[in-house]
Amino acid sequence: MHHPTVKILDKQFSIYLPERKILHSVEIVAARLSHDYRGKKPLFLSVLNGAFMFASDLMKELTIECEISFVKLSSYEDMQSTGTVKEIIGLKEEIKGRHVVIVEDIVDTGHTIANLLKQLQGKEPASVEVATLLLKPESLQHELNIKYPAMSIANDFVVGYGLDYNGLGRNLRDIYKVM
Ligand SMILES: O=P(O)(O)OC[C@H]1O[C@H](OP(=O)(O)OP(=O)(O)O)[C@H](O)[C@@H]1O
Ligand SMILES: Nc1nc2[nH]cnc2c(=O)[nH]1
Repeated sequence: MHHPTVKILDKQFSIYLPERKILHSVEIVAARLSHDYRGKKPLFLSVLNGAFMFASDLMKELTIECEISFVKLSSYEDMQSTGTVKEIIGLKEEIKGRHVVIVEDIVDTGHTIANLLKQLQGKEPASVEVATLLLKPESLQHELNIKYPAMSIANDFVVGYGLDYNGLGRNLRDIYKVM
């Protein structure tokens, strides 16, 4: 079912990106990745929770030999440092010498990705790039080269297709924006 609006907790959301548009953009980014990583046996690292649905649809469209693994970032915050230090949890794979592609649902301020990139680069990968379903260019606060954004969006809070509002809405097939 595709509803024009949904209510989650106290907020009303309106349809923004319908499923067919999302899946079309996933196909396009998957084709680019398949082209660029052929023969490199990349390791896709998906960041839980939000990216699970994008990671799943993306993997189904990849035509190359590749691996996928899932990591979480700790909610531990180191108050002594300038930013938030989030530790990578669940990373068992050897990163050294591997071609790594981070799989995210959204890059908003860029804090999460900037931190993750810094930690991964310390592990000496052969290369590391970012594939994200959504990118908010106007919201970015870091100089980041996001090579594989499926879609760029305005600075609105969105839910659905893995993205949540206070834990809810991840199961929606379409993406909605707050009204
Ligand atoms: O660019 P930023 O401003 O850092 O925002 C992006 C991050 O925010 C969301 O994660 P969240 O912490 O909500 O966790 P979740 O994936 O479990 O929902 C999203 O999945 C990104 O990881
Ligand atoms: N659900 C959701 N999570 C986010 N994390 C950073 N930006 C967003 C957003 O727009 N929606």
